[in-house]
Amino acid sequence: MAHNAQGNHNGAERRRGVCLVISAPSGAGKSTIANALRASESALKHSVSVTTRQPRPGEKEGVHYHFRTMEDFEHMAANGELLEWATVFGRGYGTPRAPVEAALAAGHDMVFDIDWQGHQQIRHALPDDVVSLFVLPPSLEELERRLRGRASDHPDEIARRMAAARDEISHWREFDHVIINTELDRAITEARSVLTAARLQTRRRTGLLDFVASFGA
Ligand SMILES: Nc1ncnc2c1ncn2[C@@H]1O[C@H](COP(=O)(O)OP(=O)(O)OP(=O)(O)O)[C@@H](O)[C@H]1O
Ligand SMILES: Nc1nc2c(ncn2[C@@H]2O[C@H](COP(=O)(O)O)[C@@H](O)[C@H]2O)c(=O)[nH]1
Repeated sequence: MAHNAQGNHNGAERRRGVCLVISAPSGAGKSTIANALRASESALKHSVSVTTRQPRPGEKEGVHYHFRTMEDFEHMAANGELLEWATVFGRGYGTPRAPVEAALAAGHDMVFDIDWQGHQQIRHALPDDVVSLFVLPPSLEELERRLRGRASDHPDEIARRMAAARDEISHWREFDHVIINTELDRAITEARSVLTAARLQTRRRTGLLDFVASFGA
């Protein structure tokens, strides 16, 4: 049986993509880190979530989110169109299923910027494909400073997010990796290392072991 350098058999068996799930209390910097990873790798896909919240200034339909009514959101959830969904800060958020399945089957890696409830569900749905990363802020004071500095949410919304932060942080042990986002460049480097390690692991599982087995060794 012929193999290529990726350990694929005659090119017929594709390496499956990796799902990098990044979670954090709101404002810790997960979107900033996810965007930096994607900016340095055009092939890395972003899972564009559905949400029932209103767009922030500058947010674009289909780029940052698919903005939907609660009725549409509930319809998608009931029809099985969402791989996971949760109520976060009183709004519906969910991951469209079809783009994820297509990307993974085509061998593309994906980054998910979702909360801990979404992480639990995706891990359950795709146990062999997920590697997860929890991002901690240096302190609650700095978390609030970042939320205020982002200037994208009303003070009531910031208060709601701060009130939920401790509970969100309490889920940190459920994740494969945890980083503290104090210095942004360092956090990005650490997140990139997590993705690189996950890719090696996947390649080992789906290709290299079969390749080595072909030697009969
Ligand atoms: N290491 C850092 N030092 C200082 N500011 C940072 C750092 N990382 C991110 N920020 C800033 O903090 C703010 C919040 O970051 P970001 O929007 O990425 O958070 P998030 O975790 O994705 O929040 P949400 O869950 O609400 O989407 C942004 O203004 C971002 O530029
Ligand atoms: N379970 C899911 N959580 C999601 C999804 N998309 C985003 N989120 C989380 O919601 C909060 C708030 O996001 P914001 O854009 O309003 O600041 C944040 O923690 C996100 O990670 C999703 O598809 N599923």
